[in-house]
Amino acid sequence: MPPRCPTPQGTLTPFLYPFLFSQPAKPFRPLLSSLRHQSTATQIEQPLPESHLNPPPSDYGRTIFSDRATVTLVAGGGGHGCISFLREKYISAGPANGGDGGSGGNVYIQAVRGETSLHKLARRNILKAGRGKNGKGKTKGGERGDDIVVQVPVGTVVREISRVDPVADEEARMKVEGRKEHEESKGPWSMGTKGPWKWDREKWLLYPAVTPEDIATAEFPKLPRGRRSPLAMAQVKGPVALDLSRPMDQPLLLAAGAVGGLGNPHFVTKEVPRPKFATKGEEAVRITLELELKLLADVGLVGLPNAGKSTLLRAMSNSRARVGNWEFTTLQPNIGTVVLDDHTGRPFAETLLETGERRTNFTIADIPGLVEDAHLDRGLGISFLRHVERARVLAFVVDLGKGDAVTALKGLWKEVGMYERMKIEEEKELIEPVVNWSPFTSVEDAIANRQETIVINSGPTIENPLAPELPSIADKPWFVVATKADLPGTQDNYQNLKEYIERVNAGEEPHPSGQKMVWGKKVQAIPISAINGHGVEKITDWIVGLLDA
Ligand SMILES: Nc1nc2c(ncn2[C@@H]2O[C@H](COP(=O)(O)OP(=O)(O)OP(=O)(O)O)[C@@H](O)[C@H]2O)c(=O)[nH]1
Ligand SMILES: [Mg+2]
Repeated sequence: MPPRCPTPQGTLTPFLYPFLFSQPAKPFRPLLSSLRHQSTATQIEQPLPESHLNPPPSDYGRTIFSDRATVTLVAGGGGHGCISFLREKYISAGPANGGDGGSGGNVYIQAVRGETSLHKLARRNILKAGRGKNGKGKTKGGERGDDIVVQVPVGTVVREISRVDPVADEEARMKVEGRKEHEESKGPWSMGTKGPWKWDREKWLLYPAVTPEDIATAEFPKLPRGRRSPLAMAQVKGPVALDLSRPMDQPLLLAAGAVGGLGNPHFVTKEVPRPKFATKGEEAVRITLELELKLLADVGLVGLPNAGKSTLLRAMSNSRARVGNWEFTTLQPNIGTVVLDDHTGRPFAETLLETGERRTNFTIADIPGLVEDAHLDRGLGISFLRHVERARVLAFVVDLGKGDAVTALKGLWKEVGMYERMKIEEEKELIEPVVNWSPFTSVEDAIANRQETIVINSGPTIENPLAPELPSIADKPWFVVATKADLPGTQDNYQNLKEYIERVNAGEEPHPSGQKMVWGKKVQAIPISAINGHGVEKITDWIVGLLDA
């Protein structure tokens, strides 16, 4: 479906530039009067009193936001097995009846819609699942430890930094020792691989009344090998690398709890009918993860500092983003939701969400302003560009009252393009080239095929991005919001911008990104006065058209 916005010639609206029209300016009438948005289109003449769009500091919402966190997740350790014997009237020394220890709690992760920031996780360095309870007498098993579900916002990327898996370490150690034993057993002085095995403080639990002499003389059975919970088969294979870009119905298992120790009935033999030992619970897996949030807003506002992005966000949504007449007012991204309603309770957007429902709203991300060379980590923009990178539509906000709008637009595209290039280079460094080589299996094969295949996977490029489902930034639908059109003397600036955009649309000028593979539809530059709420409905309508397309 084509965007619904009126044709470009209709955008030089009389309310913005009254002197361009012969008849006196009509009062502003919303273009889509049938639509009720959550925006408040105020009709205030200059000087502007305080309002939702020109707010006093008391009207600023407080944003607590963090888009990075490093957390260590520890699954629950297993409870210890129990050493116990049946005691009843007339049975003073009954058989072993110690229960097994309970298994530890599991650690899950789930991306949910309600969360918007990682600040809660950033504050907590370590999250532990509950330890399993120890086994009890009368063959009572210990209770399971409590699970934990780490809830993260949709759009979180999870990477593993380190992992300590005691069972895997134990297996590796036993493999080495087993090999040594095997080699020794082959020699002429071999003692064989049979016991007695010695007491290992780390592994065995002893009956309280056992004396050191008992330990010295006792024959322990061979230590059971490190055991894993069957659930460990279902956990995410390490190293963890997840891109949680959709809300999840079910949590995902990251680390299964360790299994509990074995109670003393497991060690009953003919020689040792009443074993006075049980095993301790296994140690749990510990994973350190780096979480990075890439907000998944539908629209990303990209603009220079003080261009009027936050005012536009306030005009379109219920956001209480901080607004001020100085640069870098916005220090943290703000997300606003624009509610779509046509007075009958039905959304007017045609798009279906991934859940199959019709779109009733869309979200806008307002990020700190970009300065020249932001991609070289100047200013604040670079760390926040990745939020815009995932937006479906980009709105370039240019201030008509400050310098040439075309130069500003080209500068913004340059920074966005440089950021993308830099990110691709970084990803390339992370991914080591993979060489797939299939050698000949036999002389006949070599004669028959005569060619070995060597494929070198050299990592992502601009044409071949890392995540193919995310289009390159220049491939996204975009448009220009020419704001502060109420300021005197801005009409020439807007006219230049409009002509430039028309030349880009006609293919007479190169795309401002400088790239060849770009979004092919017509671009529009829409003049607005966000502070007065003029033209804001047109922006909403245009965005809906782009989202529907
Ligand atoms: N005249 C006029 N002033 C505006 C308009 N929109 C915003 N302003 C003013 O421009 C200044 C900057 O607005 P902000 O919305 O804070 O700009 P920003 O782009 O979010 O700025 P940073 O967060 O610093 O990047 C404020 O003083 C606003 O009142 C407009 O349409 N017309
Ligand atoms: Mg701002």
